[in-house]
Amino acid sequence: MDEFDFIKRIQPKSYKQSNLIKGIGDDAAVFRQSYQDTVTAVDTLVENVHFSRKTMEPYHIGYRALAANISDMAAMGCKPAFYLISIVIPPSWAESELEEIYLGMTAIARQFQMDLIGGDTVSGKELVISVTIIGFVDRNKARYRSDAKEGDVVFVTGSLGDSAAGFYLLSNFDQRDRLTYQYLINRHRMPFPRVQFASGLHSLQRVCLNDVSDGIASEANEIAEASHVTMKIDYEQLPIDKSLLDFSREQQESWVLSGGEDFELIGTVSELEWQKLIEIAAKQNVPVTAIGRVTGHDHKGKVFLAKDGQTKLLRKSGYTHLK
Ligand SMILES: Nc1ncnc2c1ncn2[C@@H]1O[C@H](COP(=O)(O)OP(=O)(O)OP(=O)(O)O)[C@@H](O)[C@H]1O
Ligand SMILES: Cc1ncc(C[n+]2csc(CCOP(=O)(O)O)c2C)c(N)n1
Ligand SMILES: [Mg+2]
Ligand SMILES: [Mg+2]
Ligand SMILES: [Mg+2]
Repeated sequence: MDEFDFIKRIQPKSYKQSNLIKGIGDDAAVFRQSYQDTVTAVDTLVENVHFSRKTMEPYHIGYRALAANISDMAAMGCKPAFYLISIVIPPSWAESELEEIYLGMTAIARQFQMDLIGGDTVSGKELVISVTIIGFVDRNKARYRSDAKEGDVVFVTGSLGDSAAGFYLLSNFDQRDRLTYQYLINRHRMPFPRVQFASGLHSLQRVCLNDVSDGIASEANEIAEASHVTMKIDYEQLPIDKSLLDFSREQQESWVLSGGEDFELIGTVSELEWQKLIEIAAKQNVPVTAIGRVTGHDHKGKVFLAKDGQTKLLRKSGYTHLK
């Protein structure tokens, strides 16, 4: 199969988004936009950095590549619509495995009514999938990291550390022992971005949002820095799934604070609108937990963690690519 056969095989037969004018098949895609703001981002998945043949089946690689990007759309409070895939394919990958990657990607795309509208195909040494994503949001309703204000409640969706625990199990446990922890493994391989929840918050005046890709120690600091505020987080309030309790306290702490890849949302909202947020979350069956407060102003932005009776500076201890 050459590059052109490959493109023919991955080309969608029909499109879901009505504003698409030209999808795959020309030098670029075209869509028409008039009343909403357009939101776009790109994130890359690299073999042996974000996944290995041991931790992911080809289906999960495709799913996870798109999920990470959809999560950034959720973090902007917007609805994803289009994606473009740039893929580097090593010769060792079989056609059937590439097909599985696209099946995984199409499966999550379908859940969000998204269309594949372009990309690029090249050969190389390791599998790399770079996803460019495009979404839309009502004018001036995009949610920013820079919108936290003193007095706000700090919250997270879902539970933290599951993906890192799943990664640990996939790396260290054999097939049989993994069965007990299928939930954690799924959370690593097939995270579900919180798009509906974030766009359900449109009626709120102000919400500050960020998604958890590197670990909340990182993302809380990103909010504090962008908003020029100090934030205090209470370790005991952090939502932990019960299956994490089987592991040591050190493991739990490191996964919860800096494991990353949970693709949950961390955010802040005024105390006045907190109740409304809880009601919206309850209607959607999305668990939301208050984990702290925005306590004051600081140009540099700092996060403090209260734990075991002590309050200490929480540094960006999450995953970093360049050290
Ligand atoms: N190489 C780059 N060139 C230009 N802009 C970049 C580059 N890398 C990151 N950025 C920009 O920096 C900002 C933060 O990017 P970052 O990747 O940290 O966020 P994220 O995608 O939410 O996190 P993660 O990559 O951990 O999922 C974004 O505006 C992003 O577009
Ligand atoms: C094989 C393998 N090794 C390590 C990890 C852990 N890991 C990789 S990237 C990342 C943060 C998010 O990345 P980004 O900032 O690019 O979104 C984490 C926690 C993994 N998943 N698979
Ligand atoms: Mg990124
Ligand atoms: Mg990202
Ligand atoms: Mg993000």
